[in-house]
Amino acid sequence: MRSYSLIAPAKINLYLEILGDRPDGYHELVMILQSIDLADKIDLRAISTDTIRVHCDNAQVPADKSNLAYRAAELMAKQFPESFAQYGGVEITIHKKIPIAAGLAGGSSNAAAVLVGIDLLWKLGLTQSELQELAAQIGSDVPFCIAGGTAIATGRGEQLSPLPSLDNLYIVLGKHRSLAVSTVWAYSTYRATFGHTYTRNIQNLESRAQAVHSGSMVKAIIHEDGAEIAQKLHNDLEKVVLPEYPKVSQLRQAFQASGANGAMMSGSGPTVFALCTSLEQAQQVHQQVRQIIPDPDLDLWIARMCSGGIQVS
Ligand SMILES: C[C@@](CO)(OP(=O)(O)O)[C@H](O)COP(=O)(O)OP(=O)(O)OC[C@H]1O[C@@H](n2ccc(N)nc2=O)[C@H](O)[C@@H]1O
Ligand SMILES: Nc1ncnc2c1ncn2[C@@H]1O[C@H](COP(=O)(O)OP(=O)(O)O)[C@@H](O)[C@H]1O
Repeated sequence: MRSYSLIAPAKINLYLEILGDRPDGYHELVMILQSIDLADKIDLRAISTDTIRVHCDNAQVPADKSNLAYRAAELMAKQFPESFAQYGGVEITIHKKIPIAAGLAGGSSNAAAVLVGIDLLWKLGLTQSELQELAAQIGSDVPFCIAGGTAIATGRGEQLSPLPSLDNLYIVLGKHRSLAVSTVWAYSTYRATFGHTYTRNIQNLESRAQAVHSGSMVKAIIHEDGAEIAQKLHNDLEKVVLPEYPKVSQLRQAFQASGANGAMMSGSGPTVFALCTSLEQAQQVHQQVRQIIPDPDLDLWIARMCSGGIQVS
């Protein structure tokens, strides 16, 4: 085959706890990540020149070397120079559905799709863990995007253990089109403001242990108890993003007032999601939030949790 189309799903964070600083400058995390069926489509085509080309139907997405999809192709070319020479270059076309800089790992998922797609194009036969090792060189969330589903992530987010899948739950996502939050800003502001409370700071170990609950979230997931999962949603980055972005805070309140089981910001934001145990409930929440915030700048989507990562379409 000279071309492949891949589905690259977004993720939400059901749980994000910042434990401390790492020697590499990143933060040590405990996260629970969940794929959702809001997805980009990535077309990959082998081309005869030894170049990497990126196109995207959204002009806000960079089409140069800073695109994470480009970086994924470049990494594969560097890692497998003989295959690059044999099969030639690659043209990547991104059909964007996932909002950008939204805390939904759109760029990471695109990069994961390119790794999976080039593995197929060049007939490399890499295992999932080999693909995930390459993925970790591109970004902390990229290894998760390869496998998808429901997983607990530790380290800087790249150490993964799968959890039972949660494909019967619905979410309503909301994002103001004019807002974007930089992940670098969110983590550095968190460090500057809350660095003294890190678990690794022994003084606060006891109070912190009482406050966090990743174990009870895992239990709720194992029981597939949507109402319980909603109670255990947690994201430390809310502490810096919500005060800085009042619209995100208002949206979170609107979701909570609309009959959802729970609401939380995803990743570094500004997307907020509401957890619902049925499609009907999600439709009601969608309608009510639209009434509470009639702002045309606010985009709302209904999505379903899904059990897989990158799929060949
Ligand atoms: C916050 C989260 C939650 O899932 O996702 P997004 O909101 O970006 O989707 C992730 O931790 C983001 O993952 P990802 O976007 O892949 O991060 P990377 O490219 O590896 O890192 C971007 C920047 O975030 C900070 N960073 C990231 C991960 C981590 N464990 N500690 C950090 O301090 C660093 O400043 C780093 O330079
Ligand atoms: N393929 C891509 N899709 C979206 N954004 C990308 C991509 N490649 C690089 N970027 C850049 O990465 C930044 C973060 O985008 P994204 O991955 O959508 O958000 P987040 O890290 O919040 O999940 C954007 O500001 C954008 O400039």
